[in-house]
Amino acid sequence: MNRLCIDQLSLTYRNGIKALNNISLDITNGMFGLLGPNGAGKSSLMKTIVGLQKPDSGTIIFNGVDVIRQPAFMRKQLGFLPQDFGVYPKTSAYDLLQHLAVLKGIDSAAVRKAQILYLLEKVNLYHAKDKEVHTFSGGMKQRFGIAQTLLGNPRIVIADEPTAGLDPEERNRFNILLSEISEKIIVILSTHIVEDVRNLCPQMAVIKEGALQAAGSPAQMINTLAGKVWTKQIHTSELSSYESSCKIIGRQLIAGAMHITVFSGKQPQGFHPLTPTLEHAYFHTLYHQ
Ligand SMILES: Nc1ncnc2c1ncn2[C@@H]1O[C@H](COP(=O)(O)OP(=O)(O)OP(=O)(O)O)[C@@H](O)[C@H]1O
Repeated sequence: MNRLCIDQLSLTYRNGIKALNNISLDITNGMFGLLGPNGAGKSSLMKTIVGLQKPDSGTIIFNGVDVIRQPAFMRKQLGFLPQDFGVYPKTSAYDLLQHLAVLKGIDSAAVRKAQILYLLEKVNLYHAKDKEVHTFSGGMKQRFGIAQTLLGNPRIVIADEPTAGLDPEERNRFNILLSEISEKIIVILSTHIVEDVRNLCPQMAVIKEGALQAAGSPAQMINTLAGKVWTKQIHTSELSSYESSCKIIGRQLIAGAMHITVFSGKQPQGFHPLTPTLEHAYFHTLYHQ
């Protein structure tokens, strides 16, 4: 079992922005979802975990080793999956993986070849191994990203909004793959997509303005709202009045009609009960706690 213990981590940028404020998390094998709005500090947390920047204070212990003091230990065990790899060289998928495997320190040519072919098969790109990566579709590029991330058998994979821009089918295929690899390693998924966290992550955290707002399983987060979520169809002109009098945790247009969802200990006049979702719990955590 791999274990990442983050304790009281704080990070302030030179411009004075406190991007991380006393974050503590304990993460083991499986998918861990990190949810937060733009600017919450998700990328700052990831970059600090992977050793790209040093925190002001706090510790990050991975499998018993202080990785702030020994960043090389983390780098050897890490696979990083960014949102977008940018521009690809005009190289075939196989040759690019070959090059990246050398950079990752896989010295034996036989081991490299076996691993690359295995990974291409796993991400369903074996048929396209001789094609240049820049000609791939968005989904193929992301699956290629997973293959490169898994070179060298990492024990922790950090994925930063990996499904941005994928169509639902590719997103689903990609998520299944991520979920599969998380059986034996830690996969931290940073995302805005609440549904992906609900479907994929046994454990999750919500951060806002650099601080931890909530952590636990999606089911635990949803349970805190049981019996306290209500909905009503309103006229859009009434929205601002409800905004000032209620804790709104959802708004949705259904066939052109506005429906609001609110958090309340008691049933408000004219509202119907609604089964809470993770999205409700997320918005409640962000705006009403
Ligand atoms: N290099 C930097 N120098 C100064 N401030 C920064 C730097 N990087 C990020 N910030 C600020 O730190 C805060 C957290 O940013 P961060 O990129 O970690 O958030 P995020 O949750 O990843 O956002 P997004 O979802 O938009 O990527 C923001 O206020 C941001 O403007």
